Amino acid sequence: MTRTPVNVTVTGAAGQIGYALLFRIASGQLLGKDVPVKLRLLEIPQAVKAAEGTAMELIDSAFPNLVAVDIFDNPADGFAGANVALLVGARPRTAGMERGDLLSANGGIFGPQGKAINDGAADDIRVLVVGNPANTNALIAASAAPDVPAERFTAMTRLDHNRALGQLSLKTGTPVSEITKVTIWGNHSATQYPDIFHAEIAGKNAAEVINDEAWLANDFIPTVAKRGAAIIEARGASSAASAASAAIDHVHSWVNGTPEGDWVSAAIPSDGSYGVPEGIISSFPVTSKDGKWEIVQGLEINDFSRTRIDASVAELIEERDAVKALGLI
Ligand SMILES: NC(=O)C1=CN([C@@H]2O[C@H](COP(=O)(O)OP(=O)(O)OC[C@H]3O[C@@H](n4cnc5c(N)ncnc54)[C@H](O)[C@@H]3O)[C@@H](O)[C@H]2O)C=CC1
Ligand SMILES: O=C([O-])CC(=O)C(=O)O
Repeated sequence: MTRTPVNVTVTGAAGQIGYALLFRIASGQLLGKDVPVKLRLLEIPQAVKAAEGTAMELIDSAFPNLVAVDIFDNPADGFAGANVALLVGARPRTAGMERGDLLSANGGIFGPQGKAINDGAADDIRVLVVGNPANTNALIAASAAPDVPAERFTAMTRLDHNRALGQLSLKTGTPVSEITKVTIWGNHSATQYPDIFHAEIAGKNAAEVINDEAWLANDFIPTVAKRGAAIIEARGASSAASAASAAIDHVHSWVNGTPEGDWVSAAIPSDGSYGVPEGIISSFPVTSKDGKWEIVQGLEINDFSRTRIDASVAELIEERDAVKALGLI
């Protein structure tokens, strides 16, 4: 392994997603088996001790790819020289918290982190925001980083994408590997729209194979959109391993490209495609080539889809306007 190691910063490293994510990064699944990695764990001071425990276990795993593990309690050091940043740590909503309070609390995290990325990350920095509300947190971080191209800030809807694949597989008895071109549009929230009108199941149009609009509207869409809440209800804790797996998939696709004839979903800054206002970080069907996301163009959007895309985008516009009013962007 003669390549220069890639610096990967993970925030919220001592949390439950962090625990599922770090070992997969260190084993080479994020970037490739031949890519050496230096892990930079960023935590709040109270959680540094727990992060130290995770770092001990990473060392004990003797991963051939893992060159170093360092722990930081401040963004400036945590993001210094970062090539990839996974922003997982966030302020969760607690009982009685107003939406404005949640957005402010997260502004206090993602603003300074965006600034630290702006000031100290490597020129090729790529950022994935996982911490909720992920799309708007990514917008806050991006706007605090005026020297970094906006397209380097993305938010995770790959878990929603994978959940949609899982549900289609269960419904049709088709392996996930034979299901392509599923799309998540909009926000990583209950308003998201999982779209199967362009998807293919074993090479045939998914909507035609399923041929059941009632199932689509009343079963599939709410199951995918509310899956996070269902996991919390069942497990007593939010999705962790599947969220970590989706973060691995997102960065792997971004860096190493997407296969011919398929696409994935990622929340990226809109260029105005499909009527989504420019600049908001919304989920689209995307391909990646040479380390750059591109929105899949030219898809016909029927009325069923249009209404649902517009509703989720309206929520993103509301969130953007709220953080603007709070002076966070
Ligand atoms: N986009 C998506 O699809 C998904 C997003 N999520 C979100 O991911 C986030 C993390 O989830 P979990 O790991 O389960 O939470 P967790 O509560 O287990 O861990 C969060 C960690 O972040 C740390 N943290 C908080 N503020 C920080 C800061 N300013 N800098 C660095 N670290 C900080 C905490 O100390 C804690 O260790 C949550 O916001 C959750 O809602 C979860 C699942 C899916
Ligand atoms: O609500 C949460 O914290 C978990 C979440 O985003 C999901 O599972 O999609």
